Amino acid sequence: MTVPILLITGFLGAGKTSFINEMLRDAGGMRIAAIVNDFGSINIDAALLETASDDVIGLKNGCICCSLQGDLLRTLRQILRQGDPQLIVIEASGIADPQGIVTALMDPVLWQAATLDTILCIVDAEDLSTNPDRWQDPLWQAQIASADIIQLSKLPPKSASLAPLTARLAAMGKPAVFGQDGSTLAVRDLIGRGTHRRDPGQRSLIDSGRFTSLEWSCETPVSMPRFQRLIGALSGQLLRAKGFLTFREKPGEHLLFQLVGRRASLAPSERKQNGCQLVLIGEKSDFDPDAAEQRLNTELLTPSG
Ligand SMILES: Nc1nc2c(ncn2[C@@H]2O[C@H](COP(=O)(O)OP(=O)(O)OP(=O)(O)O)[C@@H](O)[C@H]2O)c(=O)[nH]1
Repeated sequence: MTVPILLITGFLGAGKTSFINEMLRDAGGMRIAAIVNDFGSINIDAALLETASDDVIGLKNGCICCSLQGDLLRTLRQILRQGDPQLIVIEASGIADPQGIVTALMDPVLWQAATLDTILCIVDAEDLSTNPDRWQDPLWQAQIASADIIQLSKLPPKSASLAPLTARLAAMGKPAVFGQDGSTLAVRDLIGRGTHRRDPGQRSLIDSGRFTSLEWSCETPVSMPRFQRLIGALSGQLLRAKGFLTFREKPGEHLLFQLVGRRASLAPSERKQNGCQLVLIGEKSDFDPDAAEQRLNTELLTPSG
């Protein structure tokens, strides 16, 4: 019997890692292996999932829909050789066109051992309401188009206000929206929802050079007010930022930093490390990584920083 593959897609910061974490926690004894793809060279998503499962493999420094297709296949073969999973979950990076991953998974040898079963797209309801241009975003549209099912995240307090959103998704041919009350389906109910209409010949039409990123790290804690000022100044250029931070003002505290759009958060992190590791992602037209790096170095690493 082949092992089913569940592919989780969704735009930058939509909530893919949060969803998988919840799924792994509620797996009910099912043996799940997870592959997560971070666009940058710092494997933050894999670190965030490590606490939930031992079988998490991170693929970094590229996108599994294009440059890392070979790595994806190698990793899948390794998982199948070494373990006996009942389900393999793949988290695509937020900039991935799922079509590239679907094509990679059509590999005739892999197909006999592990088969793409269902594509679940996480859709950020908050992003859609604050950023209506998202509906026209070709990458976002490609992620929706590939999906078998859609899970909404970041729901407004009153679910009635979701009706226009769900109606519009239904008009795009994606009526199988669930989770409007914030609930997610049990992992077993996610399997078997694919329509098996994969077309290996289909090519991605997405501009793979649209995004750029900066990975920045330092070995000592930084000034919290300076960091907050700097991120406030950069946030208009960024689509997504995340990282592990320590601050001089909070000795002994290890923090996870998240930014999606303009919303930033800091939360205690399981990962204990000295210093900081940060990934900043934006569109090439808005975000200049070299200028941002210079600002981070000058404003956080100088003696008065
Ligand atoms: N309020 C709320 N916040 C959420 C929800 N899902 C995710 N978040 C928050 O959104 C931020 C991004 O969540 P992730 O799960 O890391 O998103 P992602 O899609 O994996 O992000 P990338 O892989 O970096 O594109 C984090 O701060 C989460 O805590 C949700 O349903 N409600």
